[in-house]
Amino acid sequence: MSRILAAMSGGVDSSLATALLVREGHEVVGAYMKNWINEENVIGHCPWQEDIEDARAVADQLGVEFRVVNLMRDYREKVVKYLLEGYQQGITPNPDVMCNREMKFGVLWEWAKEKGFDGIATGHYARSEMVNGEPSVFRGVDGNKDQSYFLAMLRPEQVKIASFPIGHLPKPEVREQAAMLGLKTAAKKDSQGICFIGEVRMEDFLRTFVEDNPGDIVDLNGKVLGEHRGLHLYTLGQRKGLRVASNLYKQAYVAVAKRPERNELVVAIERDDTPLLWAKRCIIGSLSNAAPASFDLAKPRSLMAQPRYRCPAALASYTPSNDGKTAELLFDEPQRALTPGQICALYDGDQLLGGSVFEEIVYA
Ligand SMILES: Nc1ncnc2c1ncn2[C@@H]1O[C@H](COP(=O)(O)OP(=O)(O)OP(=O)(O)O)[C@@H](O)[C@H]1O
Repeated sequence: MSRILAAMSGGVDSSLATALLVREGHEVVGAYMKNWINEENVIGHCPWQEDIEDARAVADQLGVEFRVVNLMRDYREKVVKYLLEGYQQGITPNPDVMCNREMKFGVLWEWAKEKGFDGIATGHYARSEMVNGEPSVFRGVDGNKDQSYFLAMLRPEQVKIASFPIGHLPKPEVREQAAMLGLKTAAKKDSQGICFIGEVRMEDFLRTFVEDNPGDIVDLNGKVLGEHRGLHLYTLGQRKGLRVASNLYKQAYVAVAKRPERNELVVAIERDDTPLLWAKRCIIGSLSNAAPASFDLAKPRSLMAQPRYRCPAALASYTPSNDGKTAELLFDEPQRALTPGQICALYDGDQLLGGSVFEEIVYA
């Protein structure tokens, strides 16, 4: 038995995760992390009060103590700053991945450690298993829900104290078991939007904090096709919402590059060989290994690399640079819209080896 802090978001996944820990006989305390945007309730519908009530109701049902932990200042410093600065630099940050490293398994874990807890559990669809004598993260068994990508930047010491009680279950079974236990959240709709911020679309969030900065939308030859509202509002690979009509039948424009120095968004007609859309080679940085006994950052190897959440992992060769700060990834097949700033998760089969950030995409 150990003393576990269950991170409870008020959703069904973390509700059942908490219930399973209790059933296993651990000493469990539930905790909801409150962030600043929830408190300020700036944009949209932020159901944080309802989430706290639901999490508390489930904790009560399970007979576990429940705490609301106020981490608003840390969230602003560690996640929102990273998010806004990234977009302002013209790259695409990933707040969900950083939330896990900096908040749930960062600040919240520090808080828990001080209070004598042995570990933190979340309702992520991922598994923790021993490999070569150390705990390692694996994909959740529900291929459609697998959330190991979001854990890619965890440090080894964070993996050691993390547990994922529902990672071996498919989502429908999570709901079924939660219903059988009569948990209040059994039928609650899944959350969407930015991690912690609630039901807020990234675009609405950014428009609240970053001023519009209109500039030209140009084609590959530099011809002006339209006006964008600010480079931060577009993602490479995006087709919808560009407001540049193609006059070619069934062929649409796609965003292929941002040129912050000229405040230009470059678009091209999407094809299998569209320049700047497809690439095999890239430089990754901020290298992080979640499983050091399985992944030596300093050694070249082949692995599976996943360039974004909803995208299959692809075979690539990993070659570290001499100073060990960056590495070259060479994919076997061209990848669509690799994006600077985005997280590239690294796997060996289902085992998460670690993570990295795309720094530079090399176009042949
Ligand atoms: N505000 C929060 N307070 C405490 N824990 C949280 C919070 N937000 C997320 N978590 C933890 O991180 C896990 C994954 O977060 P995510 O936002 O992806 O939730 P989810 O997959 O919709 O799960 P759930 O059904 O539990 O909300 C949650 O299951 C929970 O353990």
